[in-house]
Amino acid sequence: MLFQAALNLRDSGILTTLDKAGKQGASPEEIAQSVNLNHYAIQLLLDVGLSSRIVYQNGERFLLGKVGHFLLHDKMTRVNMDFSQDVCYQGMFHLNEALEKSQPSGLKVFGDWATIYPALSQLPDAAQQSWFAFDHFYSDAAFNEAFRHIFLLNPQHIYDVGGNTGKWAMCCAKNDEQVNVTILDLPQQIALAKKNIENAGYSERINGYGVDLLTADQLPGEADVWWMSQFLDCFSEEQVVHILKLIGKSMKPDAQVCIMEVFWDRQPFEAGALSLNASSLYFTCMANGNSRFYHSRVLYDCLRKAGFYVQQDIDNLGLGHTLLICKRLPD
Ligand SMILES: C[S@@+](CC[C@H](N)C(=O)[O-])C[C@H]1O[C@@H](n2cnc3c(N)ncnc32)[C@H](O)[C@@H]1O
Repeated sequence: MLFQAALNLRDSGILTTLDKAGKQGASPEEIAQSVNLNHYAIQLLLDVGLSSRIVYQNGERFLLGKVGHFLLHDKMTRVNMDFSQDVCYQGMFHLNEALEKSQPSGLKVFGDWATIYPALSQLPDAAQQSWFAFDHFYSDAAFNEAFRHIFLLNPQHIYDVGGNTGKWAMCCAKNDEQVNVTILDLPQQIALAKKNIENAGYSERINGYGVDLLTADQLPGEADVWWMSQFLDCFSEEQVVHILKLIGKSMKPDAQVCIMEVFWDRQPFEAGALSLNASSLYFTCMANGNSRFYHSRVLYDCLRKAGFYVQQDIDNLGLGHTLLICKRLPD
């Protein structure tokens, strides 16, 4: 209820009105002139905001507090709140069923799919926008830094596994005029990515390969770098091992597998770990029922089981991302 109240304080314009009022603050009557709510609703939201320390009060006037300031202006907070509201909130009611069945039971609020991934291109507008804004906010922040490490490997051809809308592929093509990139993703997703790539003018060097990594027997094998960003967290531990083994048997022996992930144990701030563990419930209830943001030890274990070792382990890219550069163990 507090989350919904905070969202309504933000979306009704009350926080914006208080922000504009500055140190003077505003009375409920003054706020009523710029928001579309009656006196009862404004007063109630202000009182909840007061108790939640989103706003504070000086005499009859209300002022924006620090928490309110961040709810209004901080991009990460906005992206997180919109994702919670538009993608997760309704479906989370079904968490107990999801936990019991290992199925994303909350996804039924949007339609009838086994996982959220083939549904991404068909979600209701607000859910789709908030999903992509959330995904891109976190991975985009790390792409430029990660790029510097990847290009020291001097790749000629990169496979972007789970390349989504093509953002990493385009980042590579923009920063290196020679490199070719192939996006491997579900066919529905490749169709979306292709449009973005055409619009950006990179169709000659960026291709798409539609594939379901869980059912494919073999993958193409030209790449010298296999890139996976925020991808393996979409799968259970058994599926991660399966995908890594599939890549292992398809790749050139000297190719490198580069995994960029957010691990909850590698966060520089405790709030980051809390946020990741809580966000894992999205995977449980909405995405697939069986994956999560992992502890780094779990992924190391999967890599070992699939026949890989970690050559480089680089923390704190972007907003708490880790880059693992891996090679296949000799046969
Ligand atoms: C969380 S997004 C990662 C996006 C992107 N790599 C980034 O860093 O922003 C996961 C991607 O994996 C793809 N995906 C999920 N399941 C898949 C499967 N079974 N086979 C192939 N791709 C899959 C989804 O379509 C989606 O584009």
